[in-house]
Amino acid sequence: MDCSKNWSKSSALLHVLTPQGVCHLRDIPEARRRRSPETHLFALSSSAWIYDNREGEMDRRRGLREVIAGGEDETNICKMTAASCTPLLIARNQFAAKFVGMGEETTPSDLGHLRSRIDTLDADLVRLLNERASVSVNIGLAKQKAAKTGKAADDHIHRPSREKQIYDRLETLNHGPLPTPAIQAIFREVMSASISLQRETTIAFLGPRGTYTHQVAFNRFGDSVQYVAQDTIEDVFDAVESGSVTYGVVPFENSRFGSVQATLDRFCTSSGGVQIRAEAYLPVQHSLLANKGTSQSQIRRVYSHQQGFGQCQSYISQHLRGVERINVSSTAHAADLASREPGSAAICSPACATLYGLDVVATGIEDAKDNTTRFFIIGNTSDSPSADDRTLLSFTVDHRQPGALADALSVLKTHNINLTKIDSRPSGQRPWHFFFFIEMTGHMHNENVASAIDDMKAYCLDLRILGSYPSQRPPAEAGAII
Ligand SMILES: O=C(O)C(=O)C[C@]1(C(=O)O)C=C[C@@H](O)C=C1
Repeated sequence: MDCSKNWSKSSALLHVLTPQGVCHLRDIPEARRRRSPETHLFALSSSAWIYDNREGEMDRRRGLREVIAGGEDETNICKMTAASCTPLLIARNQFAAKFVGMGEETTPSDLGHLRSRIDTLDADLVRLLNERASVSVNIGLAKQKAAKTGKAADDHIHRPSREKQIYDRLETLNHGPLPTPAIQAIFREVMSASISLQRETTIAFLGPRGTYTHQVAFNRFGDSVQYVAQDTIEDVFDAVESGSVTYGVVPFENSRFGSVQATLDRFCTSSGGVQIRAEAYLPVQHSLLANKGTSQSQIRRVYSHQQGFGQCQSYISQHLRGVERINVSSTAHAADLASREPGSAAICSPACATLYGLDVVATGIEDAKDNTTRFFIIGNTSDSPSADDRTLLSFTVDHRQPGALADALSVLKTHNINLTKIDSRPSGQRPWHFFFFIEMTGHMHNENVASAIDDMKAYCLDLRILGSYPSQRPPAEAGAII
């Protein structure tokens, strides 16, 4: 943004990012008359902001009324260089705002001029996007060469650790007025196109269309890759293991209802050909959908995934007492089944209403408003370390050895490694024999983690590394699943 322009020739707008979004403050012309034609004065909360064109600096003054009247309090609270567009936080009377730049005041008669500026910018963007795409193609070739000559373990295109680095950097670079999620969505598509240019990429997800897993797959891989819906979580693993798809997406655990059993169980039977590459969190909001015109009292049967039922227990006990409940492989499959039967409903994503021609009977029916589900992106190897990773392991212990599990876990303490999750599932091999799952901070290729895993082997049977992946922050607010 060019803030060094000579703004004094026209009246100016100050673009400010407030908790309510970007607002545009027009300058107060009296101030210019009383002060100098080179200054602009903006009222923000109870302060005055003065931009002096000659100095290229923005001052904040106390006492707005006095400043407008010309007799201001000279206490200079804050000075900044507008030309640098450094974001500045103003906190006063509970009002927080971020300065995002200055622009000329526009009138409808400027429309032609403004559109021609947009045309020029679009031409620059297309040139730059293609320049970026060419670099990405070369990155793809470099990765293939490195893998062939043994300089790299694999030539995977999707690099969650690199993407995280890119998204973090974009957040730092972005001073608005576009909000960071908008920048991220744009770059999601840029990287999606970049991935598909390097190689044809296919993503298996727990289908059919409209599952929460589908949403996560799309959020992660964008519009330029191919998607293949699978009937079950096991099928997603099989597709990745057999190499018929490049990556898979499966639900892992919900903030309220805990682990997704089918995912843990399939990890237990994996031959080692599947590794976690990335994690993703999705806020989950459930709806009750039924055929058009069906009221709540007419519902006789409700379909959902076990997780969907588990996350809406209080709604079910209040509003669906005596209604038959049927567990199916996914929430979107539930919607599809309900759409074929009068008197049937589904607990699923509201997006399924349009996809399966259903009416929304109730929405936001999840027990917790911050209901969130964590998903894994799986492939045939994990990515290389980022600065902040997690690792998931599964193992069994000899349960005849007293304290075997405690001994295995104490290794983490010795190595100063944080345990972020622990769970268990019956192994299915013999009664009372369990697979333990533990998630820890760090990457399997970090020296400390590698030596902790080595030490754990002394106390464990069948220890397997299920993958290492960059940590994502769970969203602060929300609800979701399958
Ligand atoms: O850096 C890489 O490894 C790339 O392949 C390039 C790129 C990108 O477009 O920036 C594309 C896909 C990866 O997931 C990460 C980054």
